[in-house]
Amino acid sequence: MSDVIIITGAGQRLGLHCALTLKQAGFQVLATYRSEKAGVQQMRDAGINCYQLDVCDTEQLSEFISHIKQHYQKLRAVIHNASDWRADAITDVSNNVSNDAAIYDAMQAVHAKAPYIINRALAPLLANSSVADIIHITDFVASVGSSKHMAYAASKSALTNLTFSFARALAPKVKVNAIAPALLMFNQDDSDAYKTKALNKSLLQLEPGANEMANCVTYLLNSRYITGKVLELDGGRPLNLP
Ligand SMILES: NC(=O)C1=CN([C@@H]2O[C@H](COP(=O)(O)OP(=O)(O)OC[C@H]3O[C@@H](n4cnc5c(N)ncnc54)[C@H](OP(=O)(O)O)[C@@H]3O)[C@@H](O)[C@H]2O)C=CC1
Ligand SMILES: Nc1nc2c(c(=O)[nH]1)N=C([C@H](O)[C@@H](O)CO)CN2
Repeated sequence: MSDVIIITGAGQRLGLHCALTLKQAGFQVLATYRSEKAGVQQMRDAGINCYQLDVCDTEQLSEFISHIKQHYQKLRAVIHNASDWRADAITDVSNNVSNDAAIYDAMQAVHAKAPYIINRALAPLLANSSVADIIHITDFVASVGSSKHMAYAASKSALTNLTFSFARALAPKVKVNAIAPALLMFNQDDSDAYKTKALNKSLLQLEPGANEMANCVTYLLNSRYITGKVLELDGGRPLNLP
C-alpha cells in the first residue's frame, strides 16, 4: 500500500491543489474537510479518501484520531493546512471583551491547538514510517504581526513555535517544518485596489498561485535533511523596504 498522507482543510484552494498533486504523485491521500464543497467531490473523483472534520470540535477530533489509529499502522506525513483567516473585531464597538475572546480562542483552536493534539496523537504512526514529515502551514505575519489580524497572526506564531518543539521531540524519525506564505492566492471577493496593494508589498509583485505551496510540500517530503525550519514563500516581502 502506498504511503499515506493526511492533509487538513483540503476542501478548497491551496489545500485542495496540494491534495490532488500528492495523489497524482502516487501517495495515498486522506483529506479532511469541514464543509461539503465542489473541491471535496473533485477529490473523491480523484480517488482521495475524504473525511469530514471540524478540527475545533474536540469530540470530532477524538473520533478522527481513533479512526486513523484503527485503519492505519503508519503515516508518511501530516500536513496542517486548515485555517480561518479571521480579522480582529472593529475596535470602536464597546464591550468587545466577549467578541475578542471568541476570536482569539477560535484562532488558537484551529491554528495551534488542533495541530498540537493531532501531532501528539499520531506521532507513533509517523514514527513507524521509514521517512515521515509533519508540515505546518503558517504565514509570513507570524514573524511580523498584523494590525488587522492580530489574533490570527498570534495563532500562526504559536504554530511556528510548535514546529520547533515537535522537531526536537520527534527527531530523528520525523521531520517537522513550516511553510510560511505571504500572498499566494487572492480570494474571489478581493478588490482590484486590494490586489494592487497586496502585490506591491513584495519584491516580486506577483500572485504565484497554489502550485507554489504544493511544490514546497513536495520539496520537504523529498528532503532527508531539513527539520525545524520555516520555508518562507514571500516573494522577498521583508526586503521590500523604502
Ligand atoms: N491564500 C494565501 O495567499 C495564503 C494562505 N496561507 C495559509 O495557507 C493555508 C491555505 O490557504 P487557503 O487555501 O487560502 O485557505 P482558505 O481559507 O481558502 O481555506 C481554508 C480551509 O480550512 C478550512 N477550515 C477552516 N476552519 C476549519 C476548522 N475549524 N476545521 C477544519 N477545517 C477548517 C476551511 O473549511 P471551510 O471550507 O469549511 O471554510 C477551508 O477549506 C492556510 O493555512 C492559510 O492560512 C498563508 C498566507 C497566504
Ligand atoms: N486561511 C487563510 N489564510 C490566509 C489567506 C486566506 O485566504 N485564507 N489569505 C491571506 C492573504 O493572501 C495575505 O497573505 C495577503 O493579503 C493570508 N492568510
